[in-house]
This record gives sequence, C-alpha cells and structure tokens, in this order.
Amino acid sequence: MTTETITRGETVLDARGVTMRFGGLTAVRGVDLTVNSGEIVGLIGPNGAGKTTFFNCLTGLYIPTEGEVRYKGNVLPAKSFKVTAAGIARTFQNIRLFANMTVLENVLVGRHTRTKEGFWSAVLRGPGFHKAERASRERAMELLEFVGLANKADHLSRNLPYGEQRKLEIARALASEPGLLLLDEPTAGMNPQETRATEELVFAIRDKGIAVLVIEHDMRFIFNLCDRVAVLVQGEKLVEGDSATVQGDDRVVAAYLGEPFEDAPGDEEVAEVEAAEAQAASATDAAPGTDNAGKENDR
Ligand SMILES: Nc1ncnc2c1ncn2[C@@H]1O[C@H](COP(=O)(O)OP(=O)(O)OP(=O)(O)O)[C@@H](O)[C@H]1O
Repeated sequence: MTTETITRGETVLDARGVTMRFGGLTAVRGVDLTVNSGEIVGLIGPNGAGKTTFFNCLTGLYIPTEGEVRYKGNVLPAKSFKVTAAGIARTFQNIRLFANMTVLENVLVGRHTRTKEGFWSAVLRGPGFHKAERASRERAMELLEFVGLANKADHLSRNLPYGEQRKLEIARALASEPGLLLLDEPTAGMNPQETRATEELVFAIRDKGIAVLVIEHDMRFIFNLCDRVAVLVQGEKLVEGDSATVQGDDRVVAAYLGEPFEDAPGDEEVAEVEAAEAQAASATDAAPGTDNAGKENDR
C-alpha cells in the first residue's frame, strides 16, 4: 500500500445541519460532524438513533432533506458511485459481497471507480475487464495481503467465515483508494479475537493516511479506537468528545437505558404528542355518547 504522510487537522469530511425526513419521521436532525485527516471518529447511539441514515446521507444513498456535506471542501455529488469516485468508501451493516465471485474478484470489482472500464465490465468480466484486471491485480493482492486474506484470493467469498467476509468488504472498500472510510458495524457478529484484529486493522488503515468514521455498538471497541466519538440520540447529536468525555456524560448512559433526562433529543416532539393526546382525550371525555359520558349517565 502506498504510504501517505498523515497531516492531522485538514478537514476531510464536513457535514453541516444534515437533516433527513421520511414522511413525518425525522430520522436525522441538524447534525454537524467533521472528520479530519489522521482521525478515527466513532458514531454511536441506541438502536434507531439515525446512525445508518446519517451514513446514507454522507454516501449519496440519500439526499439530505436539509444540510450540506463536503468532502475535502467540495459539496458531494448526489450519486453513490460519484461519492465513491470522489474519495469516500463504505462498508455496510449487512455484508454486501458478490457471493459467487472469488475473494480477488470482489476486490477487483471495488476498483471500478479507479479504472476506465467501469462497474459492469468488472461484474460481467468482459475483455475490458481482463485488461484492467492485469493492471489492478497487483494492487488488489496488496490489499488482500494488508487485510490478511492473500492466501484466500481464489476462494469463493461465500465460503469465507463471517469475520473474513467483513475483512473482505473492507479490502473492497479500500480498492477505490478512498481518503475517508465509513465502517458500519464492522465487528457485528465477530468473536473477541476477531474484534481485536479488526481494531488493529482500523489503526493500520488510519496509519496509511485514510480517515475513518465508524458506527459500532461494541463500546470497548469504540473507546479503544476513536480519537473522537459523537453520540446520536433520536436523530440529534447529544454530545461529542474524546472517550473520557463521552463515558463521563450521564446523559449518554441515560439515553442508552431509555431513561428520561433534561433536554433529551425528541423531548419536544414527545411533549407535543402527549399534549395532543391529552387534548383529544379530554375532548372525548366531554363528548356526549362516549363511554365515559355513558358511565356518567349510568350513575
Ligand atoms: N428508508 C426509510 N424509510 C423510513 N424510515 C426509515 C428509513 N430508514 C430508516 N428509517 C427510520 O429512521 C430511524 C433511524 O434509523 P437508522 O437505521 O438510521 O438508525 P440506527 O441508529 O442506524 O439504528 P441501528 O443501530 O439499529 O442500526 C428509525 O426510526 C428507522 O425506522
């Protein structure tokens, strides 16, 4: 792998005021987040907090309802393959490999944004693909070496154990030569040994000059790994800071336990809904012919 000098501090990702609504549901609300070169940043939060939706807004899968996302100063295009070409690669919560392709072929497909032959040529393995393959094979093998899968290059990806499939997804994402890698739950389903190996792999990726933004539910993994952690709750950023700051914030624990706390994200909406329900209930109570009114009449 080519080694870049890591200059910490240059803003790689700059997301401002990102809001994503699905009909009446606001999944992400006004989230600001930056990732600088040389950094590993964690994104945590309870189930349904909006983490994956936010990732989808960063990678062109969703166009945010409001807000703006910049990569190295440029506003991101609204198509995911263009976002990859611009320099942001990702893995998915649910592994998305080509099951009947070999490990090496999966990585070669990941290089389509860096070859002129393109995605379909890579998938269909036409003549253009074979030419590009010769040029890309060496790089793909380097990446497989890097993630520890070089000895399985010819295996079908569906035959790999789960932990190795996740590593292969990372190799494929790296094949697009990103400046920022987004990892969505990279250790899901892994045993502790595999999780530790993934931690080392992410550090090694950072050391190659690639900034990393990672969603993960494994808190030990996150707090060992990340320079900074942002906590999403009900679609809003509750707190952001180093591991000690986040671990020391009682609101984070309360949010995970589902306990109420002052100014909790979503509180205003809950209060509005409760007020509307109370109003509706009192209107029903007062209306003649309702159950309650009937009970009154029975007395
Ligand atoms: N395409 C969609 N259409 C409608 N609602 C959606 C869509 N995608 C996500 N949501 C909703 O948005 C909210 C946030 O979901 P999201 O998957 O982003 O959360 P998450 O923090 O990634 O959760 P988890 O940790 O469980 O993966 C949820 O209420 C979810 O049901």
